[in-house]
Amino acid sequence: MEVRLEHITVRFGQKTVFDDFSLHLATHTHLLVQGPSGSGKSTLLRLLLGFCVPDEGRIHIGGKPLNAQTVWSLRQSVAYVPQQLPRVEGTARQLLEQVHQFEANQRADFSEQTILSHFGRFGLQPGQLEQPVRELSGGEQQRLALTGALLLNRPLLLLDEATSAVDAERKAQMMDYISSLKDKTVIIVAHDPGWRAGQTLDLTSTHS
Ligand SMILES: Nc1ncnc2c1ncn2[C@@H]1O[C@H](COP(=O)(O)OP(=O)(O)OP(=O)(O)O)[C@@H](O)[C@H]1O
Repeated sequence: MEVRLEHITVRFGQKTVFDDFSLHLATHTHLLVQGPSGSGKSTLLRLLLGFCVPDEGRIHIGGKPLNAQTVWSLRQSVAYVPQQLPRVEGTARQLLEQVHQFEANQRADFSEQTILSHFGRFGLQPGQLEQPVRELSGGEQQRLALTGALLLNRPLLLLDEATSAVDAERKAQMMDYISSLKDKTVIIVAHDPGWRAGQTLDLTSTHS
């Protein structure tokens, strides 16, 4: 899925996070976004989700303009893993079931077999499906969030520090798997040096 940002300006009060910023990602590109804290990495993902509306400029996703009329339908092309899972009640299974129940997600494959294949891949135990989410470690919660996002099987995958709390061995497995997803456009916000991506965006320069 092609992503295009043209002449984007984003201001929060006195702070300008993006100033006439443009970016073009061809379909199936994997982009690694780096930059210091506060440089706008999460804001970039939030722009693509329509959670943040630019003060100036245009965004196109899959060739369609992102605006108030299109945001709901375009969001159905996007799977997003936030930096931190919101505080949720219930078990991992219940969380995945809630995600699946949204009308837009009902056709996605949330079968036990598919869930457990992601769990196995990311080193989660089948029994952890029945564990309350808040009892999972930060790294386990990240692997659960990534599982949920992958089950949605959307063409655009946005990862915001999705492996930051995971140990090195698991992290490498997750990175390998993500980089094998050649049929998806992936934007990876990460401090980790281990990610392989076809394209890198360093936001340091936009703030120097
Ligand atoms: N809704 C908001 N209201 C006010 N300021 C905001 C808002 N969202 C982001 N900012 C500010 O915009 C700047 C960029 O934030 P952003 O979260 O995109 O940075 P980041 O590069 O992801 O940082 P980190 O690496 O610490 O997660 C920060 O100075 C932040 O305080």
